[in-house]
Amino acid sequence: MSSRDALNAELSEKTPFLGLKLWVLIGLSVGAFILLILGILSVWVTFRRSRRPLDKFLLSQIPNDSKDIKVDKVGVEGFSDHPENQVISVHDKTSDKKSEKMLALLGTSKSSDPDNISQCSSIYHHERGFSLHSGEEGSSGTVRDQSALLYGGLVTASPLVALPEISHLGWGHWFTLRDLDRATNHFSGENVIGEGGYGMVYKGILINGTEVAVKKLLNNLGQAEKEFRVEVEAIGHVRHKNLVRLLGYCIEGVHRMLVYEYVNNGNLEQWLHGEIWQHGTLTWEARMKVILGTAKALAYLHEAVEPKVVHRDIKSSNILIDDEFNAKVSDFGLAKLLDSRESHIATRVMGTFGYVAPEYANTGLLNERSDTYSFGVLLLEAVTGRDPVDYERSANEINLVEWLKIMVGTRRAEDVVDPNLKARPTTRALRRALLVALRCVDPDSDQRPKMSRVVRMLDADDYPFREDRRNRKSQTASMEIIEKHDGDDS
Ligand SMILES: Nc1ncnc2c1ncn2[C@@H]1O[C@H](COP(=O)(O)OP(=O)(O)OP(=O)(O)O)[C@@H](O)[C@H]1O
Repeated sequence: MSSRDALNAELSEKTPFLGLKLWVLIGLSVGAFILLILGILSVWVTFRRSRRPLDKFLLSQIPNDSKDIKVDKVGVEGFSDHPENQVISVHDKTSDKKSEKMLALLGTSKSSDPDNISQCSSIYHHERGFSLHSGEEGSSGTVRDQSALLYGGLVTASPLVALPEISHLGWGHWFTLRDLDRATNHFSGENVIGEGGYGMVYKGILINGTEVAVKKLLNNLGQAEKEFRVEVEAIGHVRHKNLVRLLGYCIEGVHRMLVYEYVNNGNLEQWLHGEIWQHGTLTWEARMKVILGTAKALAYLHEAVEPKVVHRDIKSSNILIDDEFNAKVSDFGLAKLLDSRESHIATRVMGTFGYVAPEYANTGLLNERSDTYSFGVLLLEAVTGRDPVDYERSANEINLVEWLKIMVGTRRAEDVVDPNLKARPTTRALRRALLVALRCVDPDSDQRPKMSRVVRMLDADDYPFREDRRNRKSQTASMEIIEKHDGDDS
């Protein structure tokens, strides 16, 4: 008998186990083993899925090459740390002259003579008849129960619900309507944070407990749909600590929604002019922290991302504030993406009355320097506590920028500070802020500083005094001035 026959005979022998043949028993054992392994694998996969937190998933959807890494590389975020950034130098001769004149009026230069006032008025005065029209009316955005949300905790949190379906589209998180309906307690009135030009904003709580702001477009037609796409394209891929973070969106049927990180301390407009004001005045330091953060966000959008992003609607209600008084620039609905050297001629001027740059309002010419102008107005608003346009004031005080130029031109810079501030800024800090603001609102857009330069100017303790020193003929004379101003400050 061959060995194969012997093996066959052995396998065909009946075993004591249910009288099954040996080969049947071996086959059954192998099958059971495979089934066992598959069972263990599927239990493990299910367990892993149910444990994966939502925010981890969200993060995993954000591309690894996110642009804020780029920011650090170009140093926009790290200005203050870099030794080079401690040195303020003005390369542009025209700017030198302008700065010199402004400094003289702001009282940092001893060389100022009475003529400077007339010289400067040509710098500061816009074209006559500059009309501040806007193609779109800026809606002020009524804020309901914001203070209750912030201080009283009156709005009950939506109940936590089952995990939302995880559906995504390349970038960010694609929330389903059901996710957001649940998160906002069925878009209840109690969850309304405010209302902007293109829809309601609701507070919501995601399944993992993350607080979010859900912007619900009024409809998906025309401008609203366009703004939705622009906002997703403009900030979907950018990340910066001073930009409100877009976590995802919802496109379902006619519904269009944007889901942002929730910023819990109101916006700059509310702090300066609105309800939150009653809970205390924003200190000078807090105002400058918010302003500096805003400048950093703009420097990032203009200089660190490609294509650059022109926000087009910088105003106090779009500067959200967190509980550490960090600025979070929001509302990119009007943003424009431009290639680095590109300007754009707009057929319709969009923006908000009082903040729009003159060349953009008059000719539709748009580039990042239009944002710089709006930023200058924002800075003046923070210093003075005044609205950019206030019809309740006397004729020459209606327009904030014009009034400020008159005040500085007549050496009354100290009188422009918000009277509600309990602790006034030092003379040095005030002059720095005013000088930066006036340079930003220069009617000639080419003369406005880049936002990265604005950041450096605001961040440098010795600005504008270093610049002043550069303009002194004698080092000794400048030291006298610095000592004098240091004395003023103390
Ligand atoms: N991420 C957010 N976290 C907290 N509050 C927010 C958030 N986004 C917007 N808000 C608030 O919702 C309200 C409406 O904001 P929205 O940006 O839609 O309009 P707006 O800036 O007031 O007006 P407009 O749309 O005309 O520019 C504002 O009070 C704003 O502070």
